[in-house]
Amino acid sequence: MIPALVSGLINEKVLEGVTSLVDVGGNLGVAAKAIAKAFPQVKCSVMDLFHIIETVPKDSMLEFVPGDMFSSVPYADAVLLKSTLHNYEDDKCLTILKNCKEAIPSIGGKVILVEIVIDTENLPEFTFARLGMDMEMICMGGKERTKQEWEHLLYKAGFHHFNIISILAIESIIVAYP
Ligand SMILES: C[S@@+](CC[C@H](N)C(=O)[O-])C[C@H]1O[C@@H](n2cnc3c(N)ncnc32)[C@H](O)[C@@H]1O
Repeated sequence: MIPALVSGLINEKVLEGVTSLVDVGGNLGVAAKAIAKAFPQVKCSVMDLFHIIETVPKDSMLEFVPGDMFSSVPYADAVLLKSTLHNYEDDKCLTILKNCKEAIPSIGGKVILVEIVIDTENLPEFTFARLGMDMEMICMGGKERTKQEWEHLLYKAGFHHFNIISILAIESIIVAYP
């Protein structure tokens, strides 16, 4: 899905004006590296838990920062959260989203989610797979969300508007603005 994510970011000019991006919960930096290659003008970093970051080999294109997204998020023009919020119930997502909002400029900043939107009209053949993922995430203490549920969560976290970008994947890109 990473090529689909990068194509979506390019086609919809999501990173226009963005000079720095941090992938929160970015694990080994696979998505961040693909973005750094496609957008060489964007300084990309990855934040994850210390025990993950300490295992990652050094990479000249990326900075790796240990941290806890429930406490704070490093400053950047854009924060990426890919397949992370679906791990959590709303109260924990709100804490993470508020920390992400704190980390970006109030003008020009954005939070980019890559998550399933259960009721998207994009690629309807994936509807059962999306519902299957929802069942799986519920068993693990999280959930997948509908458009209305994303709207509720993002507005409650203090974002003023958002748009959903369809990509060639089970997930969508959701761009939230302060
Ligand atoms: C489901 S994985 C998603 C990884 C990656 N974004 C992707 O799409 O493949 C969630 C990631 O969040 C990280 N994580 C969990 N708790 C965290 C925390 N409190 N602060 C920062 N990262 C955390 C995990 O180590 C893991 O890399």
